[in-house]
This record gives sequence, structure tokens and C-alpha cells, in this order.
Amino acid sequence: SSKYVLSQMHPMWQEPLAIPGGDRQSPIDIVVRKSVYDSELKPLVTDYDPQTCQQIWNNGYSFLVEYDDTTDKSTVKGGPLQDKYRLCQFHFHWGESNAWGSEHTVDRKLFSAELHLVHWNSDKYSLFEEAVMEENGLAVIGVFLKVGKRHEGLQKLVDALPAIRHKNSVVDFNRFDPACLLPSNTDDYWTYHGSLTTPPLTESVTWMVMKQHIEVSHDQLAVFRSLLFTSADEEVQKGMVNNFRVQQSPCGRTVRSSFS
Ligand SMILES: NS(=O)(=O)c1ccc(NC(=O)NCCCCO)cc1
Ligand SMILES: [Zn+2]
Repeated sequence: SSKYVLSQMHPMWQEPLAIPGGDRQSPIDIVVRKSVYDSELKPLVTDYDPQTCQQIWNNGYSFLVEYDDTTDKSTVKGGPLQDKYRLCQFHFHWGESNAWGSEHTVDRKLFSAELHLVHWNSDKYSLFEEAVMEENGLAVIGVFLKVGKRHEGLQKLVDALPAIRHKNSVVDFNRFDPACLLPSNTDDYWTYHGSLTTPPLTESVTWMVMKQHIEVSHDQLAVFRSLLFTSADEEVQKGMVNNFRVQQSPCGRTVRSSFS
């Protein structure tokens, strides 16, 4: 693979010098006064079945909660989307301190962490692997996390993390309703066309970043930081922190808002 250079803000992985034709990369800073209100944008419609929750695992970048995406049981539609998209996983990005950790920013404001709910277009494709290569293949809901009061719904997930401290560890994880992680208001969001923020960085994502953040406690976020990037057999263990990508150029893209 091409030589990578270590990027600033010491996130854990190295950035490729350039993605061939990469003019819609993520994450970006959302400049509120440059966003354009679009009255055609509908409310997001999520319909998640907690029974489709299968496992939680440490993939060496983040921890993923994976859902059975062989049927349309957990989906998102509406918003900027023309089709129905199936939930396949959700994960987070966070910092080593509460002062930073999110991938997107709002007028340069950093949040302590960011939740990504990853969906693929099941009206047009039959597998994630197919959809990930297509312009309208993926839809990711981004939710900012702020340190404050304890998030009751998150605790079940936090309690499972010690069992997946190392890279490639996985445990069963059932009946988790990802809707509990959404803010009360999902009608207000920003949307733009971007990419995955980790390799393969493919430009197939319709991003929907929620305006309203959720709150988690300092102690809950501290458990995220107890995870490791490294597998059990590696002699040097590295704490899983700063697993966010540096911000990318907007390249003239317009961010639309669903609210005025
Ligand atoms: N951070 S992000 O942009 O939301 C993101 C989402 C998915 C992925 N890749 C992914 O889910 N690959 C796993 C494919 C397994 C299909 O079941 C990478 C980055
Ligand atoms: Zn992500």
C-alpha cells in the first residue's frame, strides 16, 4: 500500500497522501453560516429492531455493534434519502481527553466523541460490500457525544467492553435498541455527500449529522478509553484513543440543513 504520513492531531492511523480523485472526503467542519436550508429535506425515519443485534467486537480501530442485515428489519429512510437503507453496524470515535474526539465539528467546535450508525442501500444492492463502492450506497447517521449526565441506555454497551479489550475480540450482544442512542430531536440535521472516514475511505456516504448531541458520563467515556488497539499477543499494548480522522477539504461541497 502507498506510504502514509502521520497526520497531525495524533489520531492513531496514518493518512494516505491522496485518494485518487478524492474530492468528497470525510469528516469535515460544518460551517453553520455556509450551510443551506433545504425545505425539501424530510424528517429521518428510523425503524430499528433490537432483536437484530448480534455481537460487539473490537476491530482495532473502534468497537462495532453489529446487526443482522440479511433482511430489512432495521432501517433508515426519509431525510435526504431516496431509498431505504439497512443498519449493519454502529461504532464510535473518541479522544484521549474530553476536549476532543469527534470527527465532524460544528464551526470548529470539537465534541468528546461521535457515534456513527452505518446503513447500506438495500433497495439497490444486496450486500454492504457492493453498496460501499457506489455513490448512493451508504448512509451514516452521526451523533455528537458530550460529557455530562450518565446515559442509561449506553451502560449495557459499556458493561460489555471489558470483554473485548483487545483487537479481534468479540462477544455476543443481543437486544440492544440503537434508537436509545439517538437524540430526542432527529428532525434537525446537516447532510452532505462524503466518504468513509477509515480505509477504504470510499466516497459512497450520504452523511446525516444530528444537530442535537447526546450526553454520556465521564466514567462511561473512560471505559471506551480502556480498550486497546492491539491484539492480546502483541508485546506493546496501545490504548484505543484518538481514533478519529483529521478533517478534509470541503472541495466546494454545500452542506444542507433540514432546519432554518
Ligand atoms: N467511520 S465511518 O465512515 O462511519 C465507517 C463506516 C464503515 C466502515 N467500514 C465497514 O463497515 N466495513 C465493514 C464491512 C463489513 C460488512 O458487513 C468504515 C468507516
Ligand atoms: Zn465512524
